[in-house]
Amino acid sequence: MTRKVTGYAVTLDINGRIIDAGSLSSALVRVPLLKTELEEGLKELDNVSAEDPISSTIKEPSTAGGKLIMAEEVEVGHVGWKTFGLFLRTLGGCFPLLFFVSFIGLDVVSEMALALQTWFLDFWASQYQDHEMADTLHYLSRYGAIFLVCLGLKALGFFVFVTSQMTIHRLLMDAVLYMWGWLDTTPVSRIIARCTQDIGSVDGPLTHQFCALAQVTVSMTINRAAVLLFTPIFIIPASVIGVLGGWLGQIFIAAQLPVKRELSNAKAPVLAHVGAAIAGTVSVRAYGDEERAFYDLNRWITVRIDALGATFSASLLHGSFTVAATWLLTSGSLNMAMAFSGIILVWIRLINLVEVESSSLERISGYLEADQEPRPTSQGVPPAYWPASGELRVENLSARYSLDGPKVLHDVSFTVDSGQHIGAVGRTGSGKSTLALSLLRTIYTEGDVYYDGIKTDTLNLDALRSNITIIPQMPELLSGTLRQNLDPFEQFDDATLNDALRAAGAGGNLSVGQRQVLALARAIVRGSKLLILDEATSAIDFKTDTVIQSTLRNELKDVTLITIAHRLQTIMDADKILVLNAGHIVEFDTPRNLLANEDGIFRKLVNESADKETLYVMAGAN
Ligand SMILES: Nc1ncnc2c1ncn2[C@@H]1O[C@H](COP(=O)(O)OP(=O)(O)OP(=O)(O)O)[C@@H](O)[C@H]1O
Repeated sequence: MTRKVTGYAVTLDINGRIIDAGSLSSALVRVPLLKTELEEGLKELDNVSAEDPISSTIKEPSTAGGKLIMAEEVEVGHVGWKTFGLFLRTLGGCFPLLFFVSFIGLDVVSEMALALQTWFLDFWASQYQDHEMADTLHYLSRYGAIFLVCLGLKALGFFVFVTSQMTIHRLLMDAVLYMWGWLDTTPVSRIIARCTQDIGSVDGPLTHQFCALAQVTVSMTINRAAVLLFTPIFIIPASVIGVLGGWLGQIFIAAQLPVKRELSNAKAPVLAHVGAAIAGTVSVRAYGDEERAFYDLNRWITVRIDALGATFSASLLHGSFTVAATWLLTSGSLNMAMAFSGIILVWIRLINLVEVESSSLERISGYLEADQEPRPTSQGVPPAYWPASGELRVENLSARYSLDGPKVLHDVSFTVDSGQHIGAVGRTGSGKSTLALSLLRTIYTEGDVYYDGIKTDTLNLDALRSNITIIPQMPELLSGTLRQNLDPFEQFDDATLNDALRAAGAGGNLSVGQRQVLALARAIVRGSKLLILDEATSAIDFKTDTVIQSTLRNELKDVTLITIAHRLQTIMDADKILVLNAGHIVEFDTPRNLLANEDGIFRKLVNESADKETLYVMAGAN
């Protein structure tokens, strides 16, 4: 069968440098080894799709509407009081009441001092009518003193405001770290947007505008209320201006708030682009294309951000207040009316701006209300001796990835003695990794798991998870030294770390196999009683894998080891093999007994393997 080969091929030499790049067809001519590999690969693919009924029946995982990533939610209508209450509650840190009393109190006193200053000026002027030679220095020094008191009080109020500790960011970080079962459906860029752009809006514009609003409210109440008291006729223009301003404000909010909400949502993909570019730094360097990539990225972001910013700025009725104010000011004749109309419009405008910026609060409070993992409690702290052994008892364990999702594990029960080595096998999608995640309680589970005699759902999650070590297929490394990666909390000495590296077979930027070796060393250093290897040596060559497996058995004698592996040789000398099929345990016995079962799934898997004879020998069954 002939196939048309399309695409772009990059060939690396043994040092990881690019030796050839171009169309795949021309690469196949230039690099003969590639042609052989491709032909073999295509042949295997043909065989697999013809033989394996499972792979042809695998369906896309379904979530609501068949979508894995849901569109980001956008609120409609006004920002609710509940949301704004979150801002008010967190504004004063641990002492919100004290904060409001001191901030508003200082502002009230400083406004009174300002009124006193005006009165004093009037009083000073009147002295020249009564006495021809009033003592200027005397009045000037008193006037200056009142001014300084005013200034001091205003400054103190502002100081209280800016030093008040906002706790929203801490609540948000907590919520993000504890949120349950959502990382699969939430792009990281959305989380970054809430933790940077939305927190930035709350810390910056919202806080400043709220501060200005509070001050204008106090000033308007104290000064203008006095004017109204003495000249009640001003109530008429004040009411007209207030109603007109409020009406314009409603139109402004109706246009501005959705724009701000869409703008916030639209930034997440921009951040995702930045994230992708950071992740692809190695490729960018390999092509020697840093400068172009930097320029392109800058252009990409600048054009989009500018376009969004321009849309935001050009949104409707931005200048309506100014127009209204000008009209009123030109038509009015009295100074007082002018000042009064001005301050009312400023006040309404500030209320609108606070509401627009509060849309960021909405997005933050959405995360605060999401389903979260249980927080640690004093009852959940395990006794100091726990875990003394790696004994594991699982009773009717079921698991699902979301509350409304299907069960992926169904009433699984098994017991593992301390120090036993269990190999978990099964077809792709049978639930092996899900079982590992259920033991760590990172997904929704029902049923009971006892680890060294204690039911794990009675334990704090941090206690449970710090006593189980899992190495996934693609281990995460921290940026930093090898030592920091092995021992992030600096608990062990060099000798222990060296021993662990040697035991793991270890001999910047590591290959997947090298990462796995390092993660194994990290797991050995941690010394948990329960170690789960989820395809943890899949990228390590077979010879090294064999050495690692035998070292693990010798080094970790009293550690319960659950090894999930597709490569059957990795688990063939395990004490027991657990076979999963569609979320059910279908077999659980020693490899030898399982191979003796003519109709067994495990036996079928072994018989399908190319190294069938070796596997039978390893299991001691012939
Ligand atoms: N994050 C997820 N959200 C929803 N369903 C999931 C998720 N991860 C896995 N599943 C589903 O759970 C089932 C079991 O998957 P799991 O990853 O446990 O299989 P596995 O046996 O480990 O497969 P593999 O050998 O390919 O790693 C599959 O049907 C899969 O579609």
